[in-house]
Amino acid sequence: MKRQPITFWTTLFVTLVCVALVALDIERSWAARKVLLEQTERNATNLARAMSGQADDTLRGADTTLADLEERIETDGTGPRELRRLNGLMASHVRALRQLNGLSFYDETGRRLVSFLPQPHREASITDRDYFTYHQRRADDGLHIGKPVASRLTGAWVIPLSRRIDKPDGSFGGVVVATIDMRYFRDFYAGFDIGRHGAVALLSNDGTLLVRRPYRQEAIGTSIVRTPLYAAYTRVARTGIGEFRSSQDGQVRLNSYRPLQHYPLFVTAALSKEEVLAYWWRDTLIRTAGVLSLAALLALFGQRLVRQMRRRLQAEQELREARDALADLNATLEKLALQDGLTGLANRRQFDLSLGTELSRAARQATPLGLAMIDVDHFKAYNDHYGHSAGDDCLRAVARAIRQHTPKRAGDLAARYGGEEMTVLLPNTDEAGTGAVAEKMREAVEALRLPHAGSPLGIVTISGGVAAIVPRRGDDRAGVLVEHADRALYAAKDAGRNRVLRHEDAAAG
Ligand SMILES: Nc1nc2c(ncn2[C@@H]2O[C@H](COP(=O)(O)OP(=O)(O)OP(=O)(O)O)[C@@H](O)[C@H]2O)c(=O)[nH]1
Repeated sequence: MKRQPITFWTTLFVTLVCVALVALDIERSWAARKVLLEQTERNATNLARAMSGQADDTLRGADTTLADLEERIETDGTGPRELRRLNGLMASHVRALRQLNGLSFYDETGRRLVSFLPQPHREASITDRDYFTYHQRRADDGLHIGKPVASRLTGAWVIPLSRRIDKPDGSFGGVVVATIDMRYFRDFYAGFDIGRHGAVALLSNDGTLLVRRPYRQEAIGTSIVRTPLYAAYTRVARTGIGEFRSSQDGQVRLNSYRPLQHYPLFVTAALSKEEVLAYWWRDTLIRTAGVLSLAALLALFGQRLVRQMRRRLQAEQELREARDALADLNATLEKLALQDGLTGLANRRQFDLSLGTELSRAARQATPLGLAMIDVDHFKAYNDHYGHSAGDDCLRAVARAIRQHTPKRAGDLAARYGGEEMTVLLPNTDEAGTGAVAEKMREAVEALRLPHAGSPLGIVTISGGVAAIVPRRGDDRAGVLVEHADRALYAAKDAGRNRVLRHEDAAAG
């Protein structure tokens, strides 16, 4: 696999961190939304449970009172004394039960025989009231819960609860009526925290709206039979929760509904999902803005970091290239400084340096240092005859032959000494050895058979003078060695050229 640069991994890392941040935020927000909706469902359910219990208790209190009154009237009769006692009983009931607006007893003609109403009131007939005709026609002795009405006695909006009174022979003997003040429910419902758009209601099983918050007078007594909520209540389950559009104000709410335990009524508690989610939205937007800013900052920072890294890497690369170029240049310069441009052999400077070093080494190790001086024969004539440029070519060819036959041990060095003169330095080699090397070079040049019109032999040849010394420490013997070799070279020239002479032989001769 291709190795990715550090900038790639840094970019990947920063991108991953940014994506992880945003993903975590989305996940967290979604989880918070779920929890909030579950909480809202729980709240609505608890509210409905509390309302149902309270309505049950409220009705049970009135119901028990009515059952008590019914029993009294049926056993004691309706004489003046009994009616007076009944009035006292009614008064104590009304004072004891806050939900009661009043208690009344009407005979079979609809005439009020006795009642207790704390507020000022007037006389009124009730023969046309639903509950009166209901009991008139039916012999059963259950509780009847009527539709909400404006009381004809007090003017207050009430829910009438009634029971039938039977005469001893079982015929219709009138009704006892307890009126429940709707304000009792309204006050209770006002204490709930249902938000600005929540709604709660108490309804009868036939779909009649009895009490509702928010309160609207004209809605009281209307029917919700045609609504999906009522359909769910009657057809799916008596207790449930769902989202329904209100028939009253068109709002969609999360609606929990349940029946009363003992009476044919039900309650609904509805909380606005939009209102609950509005808080969530605000919270989510603020946090998301924060997370996005953080991610953006991180990305910006990462981008800068990567750019810096890229610049640094580039600078390092350029530095490396410059250093390499410089090293190449140095090597070339070094070479140029120590190499002869024409022949490619070491130049005079390097020869002088090597000679000094090798003399010292030879003195330390007490080993011989050999030197051969080599000169092209009749080279002036060659130049004169073939021209200077051909002379250069000739020098190159001779140098090549010399280099080829220079041993490759450390310290062995072939150099151009000056003009057409070349020299070979051979550490740890005595005069005989140096002579043998020089002789091989001579033979090699001769074997080239380069034409030379100015030479009696007709080809290019070289002459060599060879010397060797074992230098002593502290001695400057460089001059001596060169001089000896030089002298031997002159002797070789004198002796007819194309030969190699050792200093020893030259001195002897
Ligand atoms: N073409 C060319 N000629 C050179 C170079 N260096 C020296 N020479 C010539 O080499 C010649 C050396 O001649 P001399 O020293 O008189 O001796 P020679 O003609 O070689 O005769 P012997 O050494 O006695 O055999 C001179 O003519 C120099 O000009 C060079 O680099 N190129």
